[in-house]
Amino acid sequence: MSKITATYLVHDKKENLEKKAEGIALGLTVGSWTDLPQLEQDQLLKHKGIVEEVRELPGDTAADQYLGSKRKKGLLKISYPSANFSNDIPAILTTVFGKLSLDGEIKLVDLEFDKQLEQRFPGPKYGISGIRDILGVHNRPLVMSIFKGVLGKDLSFFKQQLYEQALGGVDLVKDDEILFENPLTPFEERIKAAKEVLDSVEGRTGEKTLYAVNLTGRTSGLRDKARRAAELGANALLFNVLSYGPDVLQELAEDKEIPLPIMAHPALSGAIGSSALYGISYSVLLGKLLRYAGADLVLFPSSYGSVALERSETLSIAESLTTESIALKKAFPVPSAGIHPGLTPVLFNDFGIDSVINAGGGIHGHPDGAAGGARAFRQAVDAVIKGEDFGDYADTHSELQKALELWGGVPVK
Ligand SMILES: CSCCC(=O)C(=O)COP(=O)(O)O
Ligand SMILES: [Mg+2]
Repeated sequence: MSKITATYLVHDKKENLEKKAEGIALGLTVGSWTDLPQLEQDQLLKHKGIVEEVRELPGDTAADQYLGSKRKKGLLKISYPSANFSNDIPAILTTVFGKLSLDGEIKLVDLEFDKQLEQRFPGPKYGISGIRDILGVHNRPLVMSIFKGVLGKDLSFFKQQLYEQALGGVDLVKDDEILFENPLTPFEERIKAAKEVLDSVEGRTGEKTLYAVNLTGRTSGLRDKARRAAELGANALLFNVLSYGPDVLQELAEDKEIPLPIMAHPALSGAIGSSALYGISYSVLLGKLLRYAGADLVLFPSSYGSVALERSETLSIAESLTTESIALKKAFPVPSAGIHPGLTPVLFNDFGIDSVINAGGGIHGHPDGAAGGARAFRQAVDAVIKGEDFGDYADTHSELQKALELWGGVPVK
């Protein structure tokens, strides 16, 4: 029988983790049932959660101190029959962590979809291979830049900034996630302006650049807005998925009239994923759920720049996005936030060739402007791919040299 298996990290007040696990398996499914007639018990059996594993972990004094009492720490693995839920993320999340998320120190740290269930989800429409095909770039990590300082500016500023970023050689440019519908740079006008600029840069450089326009507004209007974006020639969408919910992403990803790659932004994810005691781990939230829902690229803070995540967490997000699957394409991991060219070797070491290196300030803050910043990143990527000494490469590539002088380099340990 098809099932989904959830793993929870608990710091429990009571001493018996097996009892705790059994309480969850029953509480989230059939409830108390032992006093029911045998016939009813048999009928309910196919809906009952099953405790698959209970693993006690060493005590955590820091957590005990923080919580003000000694706790028993452990991992509880519980499976839930697919018969209990419809094949959608809202039903799955409510089943495995709905009311349980309110019940003390418990964090959902993994969610395993079995093969049958996995096939019910669209996954990325393009994924890593599809996006590489669109760009014609197959042999290196991609480079992405972010518009900065566009609030309060008009379309001419937008066009100039886009032109410089693309001319410098980035593969993708995305809106900042905080750019919403506004009279100076309206959604549709940004798409038309970007098409004009990027076509002209491609004519000049022969390189394609994708622009991810921020799809925003009320949920009820998103589908029509995204369809309109496609009609106008948009080539990617940025989406603040956690402000809306993964199912809204899935609706967009499944829509045949929205044939665009979707880039998921992690805004708001810290509220759900950052606690060691509560919430949902980043690898589930930004990794599995967003890949299942259809994100082609997923941004997350790297462990090196600003708003840094733990390195292990960033690696597990990337693994969830790229692990082999028969049913789902792989999504691009996009380590972000405070990224500059000197971080390229460590990012490559962590995320490999199938990743996107993404920067805002690290592009626009370059002494030679955004075009110089973009060139510095492309040079940094080339140096790493060729296996050349980073410092030596900078000696003969002035934009990289200037970036390293300004922000420094971070060697792989
Ligand atoms: C928090 S990860 C998303 C990265 C992002 O949207 C951003 O604006 C990063 O800008 P930066 O100047 O730090 O590269
Ligand atoms: Mg941003």
